[in-house]
Amino acid sequence: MKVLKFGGTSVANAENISKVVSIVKNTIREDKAVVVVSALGGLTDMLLKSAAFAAEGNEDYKQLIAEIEKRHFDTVKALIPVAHQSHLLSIVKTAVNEIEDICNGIFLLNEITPRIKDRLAAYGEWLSSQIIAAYMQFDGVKVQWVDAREMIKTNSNYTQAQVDFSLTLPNIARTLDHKSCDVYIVSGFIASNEKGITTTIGRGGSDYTAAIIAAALNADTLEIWTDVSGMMTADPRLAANAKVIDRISYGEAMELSHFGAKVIYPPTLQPVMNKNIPVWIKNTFAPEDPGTLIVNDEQSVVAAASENIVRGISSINNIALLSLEGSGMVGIPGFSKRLFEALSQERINVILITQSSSEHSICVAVDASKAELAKQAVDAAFAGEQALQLVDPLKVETGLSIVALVGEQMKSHPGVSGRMFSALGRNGINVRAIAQGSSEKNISAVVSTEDVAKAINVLHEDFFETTYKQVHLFIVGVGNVGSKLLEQIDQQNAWLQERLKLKINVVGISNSRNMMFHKKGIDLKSWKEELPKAQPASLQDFVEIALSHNLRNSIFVDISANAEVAAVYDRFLQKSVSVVACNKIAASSEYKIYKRLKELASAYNCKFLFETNVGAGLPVIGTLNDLVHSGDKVHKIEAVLSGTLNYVFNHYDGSRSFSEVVRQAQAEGYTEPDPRLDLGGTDVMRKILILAREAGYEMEMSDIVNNAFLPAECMEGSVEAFYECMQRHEAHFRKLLEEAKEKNCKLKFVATFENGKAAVGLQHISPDNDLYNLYGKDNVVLFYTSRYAEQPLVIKGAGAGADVTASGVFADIVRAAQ
Ligand SMILES: NC(=O)C1=CN([C@@H]2O[C@H](COP(=O)(O)OP(=O)(O)OC[C@H]3O[C@@H](n4cnc5c(N)ncnc54)[C@H](O)[C@@H]3O)[C@@H](O)[C@H]2O)C=CC1
Ligand SMILES: N[C@@H](CC=O)C(=O)O
Repeated sequence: MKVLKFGGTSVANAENISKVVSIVKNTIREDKAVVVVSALGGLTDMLLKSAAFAAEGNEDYKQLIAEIEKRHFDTVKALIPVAHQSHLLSIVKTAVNEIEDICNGIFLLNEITPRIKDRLAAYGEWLSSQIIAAYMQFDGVKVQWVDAREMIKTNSNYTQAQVDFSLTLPNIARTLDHKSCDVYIVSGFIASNEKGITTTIGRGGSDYTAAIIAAALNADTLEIWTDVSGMMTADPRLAANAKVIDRISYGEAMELSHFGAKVIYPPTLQPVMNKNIPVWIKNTFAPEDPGTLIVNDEQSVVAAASENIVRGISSINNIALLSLEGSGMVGIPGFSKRLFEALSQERINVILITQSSSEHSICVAVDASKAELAKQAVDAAFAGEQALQLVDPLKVETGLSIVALVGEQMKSHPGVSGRMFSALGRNGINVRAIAQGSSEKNISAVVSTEDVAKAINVLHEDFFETTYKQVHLFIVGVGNVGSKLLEQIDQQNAWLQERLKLKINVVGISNSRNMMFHKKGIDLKSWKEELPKAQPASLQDFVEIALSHNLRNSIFVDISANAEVAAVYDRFLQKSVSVVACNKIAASSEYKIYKRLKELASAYNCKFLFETNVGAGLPVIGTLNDLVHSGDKVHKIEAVLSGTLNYVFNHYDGSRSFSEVVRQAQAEGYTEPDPRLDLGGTDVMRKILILAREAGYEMEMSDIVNNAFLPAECMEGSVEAFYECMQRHEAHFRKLLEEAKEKNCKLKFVATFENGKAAVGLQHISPDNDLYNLYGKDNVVLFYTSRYAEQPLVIKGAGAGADVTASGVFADIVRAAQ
């Protein structure tokens, strides 16, 4: 024998009721059944609202009652042919008249009591169950309708009545003997006291009615039919990748339900749990879906052995944290007792408790709506101690939520809470309080409500998602290098997803003119057409919007050459958003800024990466870091670090003017957006400074000697004036070339660092020099270290160009994401 319960959405209208009936008919082909139904979806609220309006003297209750009547009439008329409707319509009409009479009374008295509330609320289930029973009977099913009030007996605690099992269980067994029918239709939620007066057993009580009946009849299973396909690993409205849990223990299901998984009403499970009756959660609208099976611990453990140790993630919003603190609390028994007594006298439910081992503070979480009442009660209870300054006034913090991991198996697996808190920490989610019951079935963290969705996604990704980790990018500077980067991401995303389990989502992009955002990911094929139509660029707005998205695994990528952009990195790092910079300004700015950014990254568990600042896509900074981290000491660096200058001196042979060759380098995408930075030596100064700093030396730009070769006047004025100036000074460049040729040398712009001193400048390089054979836009870096003392460690290759630079930025993004 099976007990099936259908909730409000399952019986909301005639169409849904037809689905219910077809499920019931399928069931009774093999087995007898008892079907417990809720009121038509939303009806209980409408009934109680009518009463509330009437009590307020608001005549809108009449309109609501008319809607209640219409809902039922419509349902009857849609289900049952006209010729057979009259009996049922008159039942509905009589009930609606009674509802109206009661509400008129409430309106006159301006008062509503819990007893009258129960009487009114009961009409919902009473009517729905009769309509469904009549429809089934008409459909040829051997059905019998039962008013639950005849069987389920409670005390007189109206609206939350407690069931008297000693009377109820035998009543049920006696009434539902299936002697004359295949299926009983029973009204959920409602009961009666010893005088036969209507009571209700709490919201969600239809589940409870079904569970009590299942226990009384020793049913084979209890099926809870609802509008989702089972209990899910997280709220699917918050975690898009949430999935149905196929099997779960009673204890886990109760924990998840308590923490917001509204699929089942927690007390429901107690009667069936005591009898070890399996519970199925099934979807009325997708009956073929397997659903979730709730069983006892051992059965669930066997199934879970190879599955996740965390069964689900849940949350409760509208939480207030109350902290009672004071030096007078230490070592004195009775403080917690008095705190809880004060709360309990006001009927304030405590959701979570933590106490510091120093006994200096006790912290409890309650529903935020009770926070003010709690403060008054607790401050009054401790007024004496507060006057003596032994206890501080109760501290109340609101805007909080609880996020909880649930799973029986967590207790036998070390490291679950470590993993939970490190995942939250990596994403900048501040945990305000923690609680873990000794059963270790639940680990709860209190976080800001703003962080709930992010926290649930972070935890879901960490504990459940084996497919991929989603990374969110906010990119400023989609020019030459930035465009290539977007192209590479588009091309490589599928590979990354398959091989590295990373999915890159570009959420925000900006150039100096426009910016756009798309939470689900900007289309990387059409962004060039879309960006000019998007909102005007504003760096401050970009930062605010990016941070307000509050997405997990976020990375800010700077591919501009702009100082203002470099100045916002700290905003991101302080929110645990990693920063990948192609822009060299931050790492070569004042030492204290460079150091602070590194410290912020470490303090906020994120990354500050700038590999492309030196040698574009070449692994220069990574290699240097490896040397230093493994204890090597860098004594000297010798390098050609400008792709532009190497290209220019490799191509300048007198056949074209120097100015024309520089223009060519800019057109190829090797120069800085402002090419004077390359030609004047600033770009190379920045690079050698960054290398010296990464090697462990504290240096400033002003410590670097720049032996510039460009006539000083060319650095003044606009970029166009700069090209014209170089044209006028062609003889100067020709002379530099001829002098080098005479000595059988090449011109190279070399950076050196030795004994804590650095310099950059043009040098004559002879064929026996390591720097001589360097072609095109190549860079070369020679590290002389304690371990590479005789022969330097050499890194050589293309040191400029959009493609290679974009791939270096891409590699930093992947490093930051992993
Ligand atoms: N081109 C190369 O070979 C290499 C370049 N880099 C660095 O890459 C960066 C970018 O270089 P390119 O792509 O060649 O320059 P680009 O001039 O083509 O692109 C820069 C982009 O930044 C945008 N931008 C500037 N200020 C902005 C602001 N305040 N807000 C939003 N967007 C802004 C511009 O509109 C442009 O889209 C530079 O910092 C450069 O030093 C680093 C290594 C090699
Ligand atoms: N403008 C730079 C590009 C890389 O940093 C160069 O020419 O090297």
